[in-house]
Amino acid sequence: ALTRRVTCPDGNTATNAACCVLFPIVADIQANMFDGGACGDGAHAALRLSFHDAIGWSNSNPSFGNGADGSIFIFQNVELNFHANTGIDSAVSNETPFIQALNGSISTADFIQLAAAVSLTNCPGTVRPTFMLGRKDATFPAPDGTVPEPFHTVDTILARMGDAGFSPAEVVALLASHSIAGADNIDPNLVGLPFDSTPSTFDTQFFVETQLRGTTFPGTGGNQGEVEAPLHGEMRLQSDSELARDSRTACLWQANVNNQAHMAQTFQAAFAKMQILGQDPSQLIDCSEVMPIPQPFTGRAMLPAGLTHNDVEQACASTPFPTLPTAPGPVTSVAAIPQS
Ligand code: HEM
Ligand SMILES: [Ca+2]
Ligand SMILES: [Ca+2]
Repeated sequence: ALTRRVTCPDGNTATNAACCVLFPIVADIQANMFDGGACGDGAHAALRLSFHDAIGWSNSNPSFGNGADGSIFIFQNVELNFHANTGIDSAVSNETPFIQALNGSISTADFIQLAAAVSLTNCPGTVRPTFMLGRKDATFPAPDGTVPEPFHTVDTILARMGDAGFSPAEVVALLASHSIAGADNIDPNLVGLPFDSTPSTFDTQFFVETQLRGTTFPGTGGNQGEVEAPLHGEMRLQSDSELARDSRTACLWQANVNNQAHMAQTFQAAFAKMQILGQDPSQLIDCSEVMPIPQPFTGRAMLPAGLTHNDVEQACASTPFPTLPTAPGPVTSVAAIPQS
């Protein structure tokens, strides 16, 4: 059947007129927050911000925040003081002029999740994200303790994420985000330390590289939440290391290795769930049609140059680690993510 499309004031067409408001906002985000559509520092920051807002939610305790409600922006004077939100202040400042310019056209909660969804479309390897419109803004801040820390145990992380509604499989799915991510605040002397060798590509290298034996720190050792990485210049979070090796999550982790479609699809589904935590789905409008088409991707997983299968710390008991080619050439170090 043909669906009648409406023409929006800016010339875009939509099946639902309520979505028209989003086209100029998406264009503004792409041009002015993401440097014309890059999967760089700005995109990474917007993605992390969406998680730290949404995860303020508990199925067991109604005072544990209100989910994807913009509280991290609206109550930034409270939430940015929490240790787990270290570094989130820069994501909040990136978004401040955009949120101030909204003039009520969409909620702050919607903007935070919209920017994150758009960020994903700039990173080759993603499945086109969905976007639901109509979140209600926060009336109270999330308390301290909703956001997992890299020095938390797997028990603690799975319990916290489970209380927010995520299974271990969904936790692993969501952590594909760390394929397009890095740390500015773990090593006190270094910024832009990527979690995998391809921080501008949503590929499965993150799941490969976190399974390799750690041998080096990008800077000093002894930083809370950091363990040794397999490549010079790379940051490995203790939490990612332990999730890759825990019997509850190791096979889920390994299942992403060189399985781009599985990784991208499970992430897309878990991310869609995360983006509406605490909101009433019946009150939301599906505006997925405003999402840009993601950048194309045709890569495959590789062992980094100089490393072999002997460097894999096999943790999944039931299935061997996939056989991967080794990238050609000399051993290289991973470059820091340029700061915008
Ligand atoms: C479940 C446990 C998680 C833990 C313990 C964790 C921890 C961290 C830490 C410590 C950093 C580095 C922050 C810094 O030093 O600047 C980071 C970065 C990041 N995280 Fe997570 N994270 C988790 C889950 C997630 C999820 C679910 C998402 C998104 C769906 C996410 C997206 C990101 C992104 C995009 C960055 C990079 C930010 C940037 O480069 O500006 N993380 N995470
Ligand atoms: Ca929130
Ligand atoms: Ca990557």
